[in-house]
Amino acid sequence: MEKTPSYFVTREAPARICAMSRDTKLIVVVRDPVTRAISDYTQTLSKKPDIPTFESLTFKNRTTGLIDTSWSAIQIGIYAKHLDNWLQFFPMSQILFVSGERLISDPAGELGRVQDFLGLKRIITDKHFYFNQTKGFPCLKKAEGSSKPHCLGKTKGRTHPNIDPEVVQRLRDFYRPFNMKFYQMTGRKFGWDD
Ligand SMILES: Nc1ncnc2c1ncn2[C@@H]1O[C@H](COP(=O)(O)OS(=O)(=O)O)[C@@H](OP(=O)(O)O)[C@H]1O
Repeated sequence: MEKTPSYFVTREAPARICAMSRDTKLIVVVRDPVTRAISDYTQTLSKKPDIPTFESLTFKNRTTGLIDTSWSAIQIGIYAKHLDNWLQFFPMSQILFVSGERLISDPAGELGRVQDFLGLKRIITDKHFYFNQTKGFPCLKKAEGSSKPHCLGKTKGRTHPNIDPEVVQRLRDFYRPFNMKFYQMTGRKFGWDD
């Protein structure tokens, strides 16, 4: 198993992975692209506190409302476009999209889908998790090889900055058609536009 989030958005990755093994099973965790962009920005901000505001990076021209699709935080969330690239090399049956939102609200359900996709017995179930209110995430009741609970690390669940609601709305409008195409391609409504 190998995991790197940037594979999904790297043009050369599908051909390279296909050349290695065309039977590879691919799993991608996706979440609402607007929240994803803000989370991405939050992570960069934690390392470089002097970067411009999210709002100013979002637009090529704020007056015309033209979005800067070359900004990686925006570009990565155009899932339908990246998926098109993968479908040139892999059938949809070899790709599983996991909902980042459901991974928090129903981790066992989402991991059930992962286990089925991998042809594994459903070993991980509800009884392995509890919801940690302080953390805002589900945690494992027992970590592997230990009897103690295990939660995600400190860098998960950072507080996101408040973003101008008009900018958020503009981004929602921008992503909607790409999200619709993505729902169609994957056969799953992720509920980002409800
Ligand atoms: N297992 C699991 N379930 C649900 N959500 C998860 C999980 N692992 C990571 N995350 C969330 O993904 C966001 C990016 O996390 P990363 O691990 O890629 O990077 S980092 O933590 O920001 O360094 C970051 O989102 P935000 O916290 O909303 O910014 C993480 O909390």
